[in-house]
Amino acid sequence: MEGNGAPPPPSAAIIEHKAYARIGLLGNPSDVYYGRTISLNISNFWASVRLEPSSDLVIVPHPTHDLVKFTSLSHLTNRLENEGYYGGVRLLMATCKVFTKYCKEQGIDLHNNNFSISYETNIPRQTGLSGSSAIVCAAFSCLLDFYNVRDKIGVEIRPQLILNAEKELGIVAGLQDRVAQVYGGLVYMEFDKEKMDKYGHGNYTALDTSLLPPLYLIYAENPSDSGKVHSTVRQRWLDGDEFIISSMEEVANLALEGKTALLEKDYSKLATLMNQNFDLRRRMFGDAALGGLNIEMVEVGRRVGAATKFTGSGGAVVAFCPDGASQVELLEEACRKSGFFIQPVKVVPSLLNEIDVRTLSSKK
Ligand SMILES: Nc1ncnc2c1ncn2[C@@H]1O[C@H](COP(=O)(O)OP(=O)(O)O)[C@@H](O)[C@H]1O
Ligand SMILES: O=C(O)[C@H]1O[C@H](OP(=O)(O)O)[C@H](O)[C@@H](O)[C@@H]1O
Ligand SMILES: [Mg+2]
Repeated sequence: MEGNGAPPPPSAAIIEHKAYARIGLLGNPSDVYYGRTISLNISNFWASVRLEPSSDLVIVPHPTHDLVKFTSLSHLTNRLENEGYYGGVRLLMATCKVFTKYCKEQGIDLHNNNFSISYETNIPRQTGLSGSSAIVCAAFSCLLDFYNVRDKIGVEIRPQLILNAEKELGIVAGLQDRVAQVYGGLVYMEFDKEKMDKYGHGNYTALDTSLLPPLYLIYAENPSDSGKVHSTVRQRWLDGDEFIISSMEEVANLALEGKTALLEKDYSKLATLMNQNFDLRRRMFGDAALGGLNIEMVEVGRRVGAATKFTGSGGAVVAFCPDGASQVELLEEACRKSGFFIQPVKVVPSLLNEIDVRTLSSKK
């Protein structure tokens, strides 16, 4: 395959792509279990990846996220205890591998030129805002353009390839992050098993972002490994645990009901569904796995009457204040007192360009 097909890009231009954080609004984490979710892509935080043609193929470690030089043993130990062993280098490597493997399987020719790839991110690390897949997604976009194959790898299949990069690393994760990051905007997703097996992707419907009421993002610097959080529940689900299976179905139904609520702008229903979503997660995962600080973020909001739930697996919370401005003020004050960051959610519009849209199966 390599070296015999597509020509190298016309100019040795630098390619740069951003991928934004996402909020799981309803239905998560049922995306990991053939369920349904509604997620939105937000411009509050993003990762960017830069690809530059070079003679060798170089994966550039990030100066702080891939730290290998420390001031002391205790610096090293603290760092590992708080943020774990890994940074983004492994994500970039896995992205390159999965991309190459897929192209080979599909008979997509890749030219032989090399590149140097580096990343930057301001997404609070491991806070359930999909910092991991943002790095993969932005890197994947750079590869699509460097090899000039955007038209050959359909939009619907890209989230699965981005997920495969993390699976490659043993990270338990689902598709909702990657779908929101590939599509942008607000997306309703169905991960029906039969269809997933048949087509290799779920059913993704873009919703008008103006259907959303004002939302708030609450987060704390409290990294937690989403793979670890998920692994016990995943195992129980695989073992056929009735409680997990039926609760996951309930969670998936919240997204279905939420779609109608959004279309009807029935925001009191939306608030109820968001709260139910977190309550179900809490029952399935248990407080120890979710973490005291994460639970407190949810409860701070609930105490002022806001609807609250995790954006992802933990570390950040999405809040909705059904009573409007005065309640938002109370929420901001409560967050400040508890030492949590809070900011209004800024929704990213659709990210698909003309070539991307042409690859959608509905457009073929
Ligand atoms: N901000 C970051 N910088 C570098 N690598 C990151 C960052 N966030 C996540 N990663 C990498 O992705 C892996 C999985 O992260 P994950 O727990 O899914 O976090 P998130 O909730 O942000 O997606 C981490 O173990 C690490 O290798
Ligand atoms: O538990 C969840 O809601 C999500 O957890 C992961 O996202 P992360 O941002 O890493 O916490 C996972 O990748 C998603 O598919 C889950 O819905
Ligand atoms: Mg992640």
